[in-house]
Amino acid sequence: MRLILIRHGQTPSNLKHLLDTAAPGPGLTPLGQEQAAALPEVLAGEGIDALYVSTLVRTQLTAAPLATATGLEPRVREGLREVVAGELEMRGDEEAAALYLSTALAWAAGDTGRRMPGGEDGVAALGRFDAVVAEAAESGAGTVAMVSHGAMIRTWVAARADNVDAGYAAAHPLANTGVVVLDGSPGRGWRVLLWEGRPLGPEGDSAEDAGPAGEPLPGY
Ligand SMILES: O=C(O)[C@H](O)COP(=O)(O)O
Repeated sequence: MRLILIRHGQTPSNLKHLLDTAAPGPGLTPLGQEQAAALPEVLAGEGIDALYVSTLVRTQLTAAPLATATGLEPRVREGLREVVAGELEMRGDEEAAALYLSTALAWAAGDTGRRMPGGEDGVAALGRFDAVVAEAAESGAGTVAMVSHGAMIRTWVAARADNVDAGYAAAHPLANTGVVVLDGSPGRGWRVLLWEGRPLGPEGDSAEDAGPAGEPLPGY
């Protein structure tokens, strides 16, 4: 199955750098609406068979133009929602953001028992996303698009894809309407083909091996 994971368009809370993960959550900014409107063209060649969104309004608004263009009815699934911030909810400081992301990425590195303060642990978070992916795979769809959230996509991909680890996900943010394309299945496992348009090549060609010109330049 080809699995296309899309982060939702920009929200007012994104602009304020808030950890806003509760339902139903905010809508989209004018830029977010433009980002959503651009998705059908960006994904025009994909031949999408099924479209899934989370229970948070921002993913549903983001998917709406794609649903119209493809004629697909978005399937709303709780399992695709953002990593629940718990006690960090609506905080906008760097300490909270670092704790939030480092906890989620620790799950990807194998520490799934770690719990977000006042929130879920990695077993629950990865498990609920796994369940939606499994449902999509069992449906027999060849190409599936899921509109989800930044931390959830980065964490699940780093946990489940053979060629992306927590370090890669930490170094590679996912912009609003950023897309990660994977190939695989729940049984065989997953490989990332594209991370925001950047190819992650065949077996052994990890992003870390792409030479200095392909690496992030901290502080630049
Ligand atoms: O951390 C954030 O930017 C948001 O509060 C939650 O992530 P999302 O914008 O991808 O849903």
